Amino acid sequence: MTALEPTTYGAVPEEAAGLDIHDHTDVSDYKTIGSPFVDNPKMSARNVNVYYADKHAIMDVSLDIGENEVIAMIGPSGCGKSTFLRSLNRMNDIIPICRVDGDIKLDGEDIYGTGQDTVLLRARVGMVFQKPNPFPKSIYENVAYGPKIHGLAHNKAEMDEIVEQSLRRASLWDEVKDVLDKPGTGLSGGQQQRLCIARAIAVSPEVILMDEPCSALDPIATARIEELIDELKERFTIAIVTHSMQQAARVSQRTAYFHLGKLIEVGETKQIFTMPSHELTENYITGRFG
Ligand SMILES: Nc1ncnc2c1ncn2[C@@H]1O[C@H](COP(=O)(O)OP(=O)(O)OP(=O)(O)O)[C@@H](O)[C@H]1O
Repeated sequence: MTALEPTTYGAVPEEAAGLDIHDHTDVSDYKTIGSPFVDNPKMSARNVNVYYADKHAIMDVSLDIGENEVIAMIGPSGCGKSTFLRSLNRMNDIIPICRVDGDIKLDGEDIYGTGQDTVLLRARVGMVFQKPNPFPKSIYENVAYGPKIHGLAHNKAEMDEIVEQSLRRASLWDEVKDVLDKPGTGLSGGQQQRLCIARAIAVSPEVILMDEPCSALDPIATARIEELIDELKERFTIAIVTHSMQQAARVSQRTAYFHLGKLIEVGETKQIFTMPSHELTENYITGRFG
């Protein structure tokens, strides 16, 4: 996203708090504080560096994402949250100037290894974007699209079942069950985002990456998505980038604080928001900076 798009609460937190968003602190030698590693990693990143041409956007980040946890990634605009998130399902591959170094594993398997099928990878590690982006197709087709290309249904009845289950899990079924043939783009913003979540769920992902999924939504639609995230974590592993510290506190079990491309601190969400160990984390969550 661009650096200064509004958040859920209508303001960019760094700006609203009067922070210097053009911070030039040299963090290159900083070591991550806290617990980047867990006993049951679903994904594990080790010494990940990401470059856009000469720009070093992610610096030597190591972080586990635990099975069935919700991990929030927070930090000032431009600190690399989205870049790191996109490296977890190789979405950065589609940016020609982007290069990713280091190891990223899903269930112990190198996702950047030779022979990895990125289409299959992105089905296993799905993504929900900041702006709801339904296809210009019917609600049914939006959800059925992924299962169709991955051959997950053998007949119409099986596809109907996948579509219904996905829409139910995305907490949208009751609102759309009678208008499945209507365009997905005709739904409200919050409904469209739940449709995009249903679309991600339909291919039975193991991990769902969410890049500021509520920033284009009003507070009521945001609350629905947050409730949904809480339900989804029973079944899926979720990594969410958010500009809203309230949202991170509400939905996640662990929080990772990024600053200028470095993972500065990671730990239990409660600890990060009540007793951060690093000065930079404290300055960010208290609205001060540098
Ligand atoms: N496609 C790109 N080409 C060149 N540089 C990029 C690209 N995408 C991101 N960057 C740069 O990489 C750095 C990290 O950007 P990124 O979008 O990952 O940060 P972010 O923390 O997600 O920011 P925001 O909260 O504003 O979305 C920034 O300096 C940004 O300008």
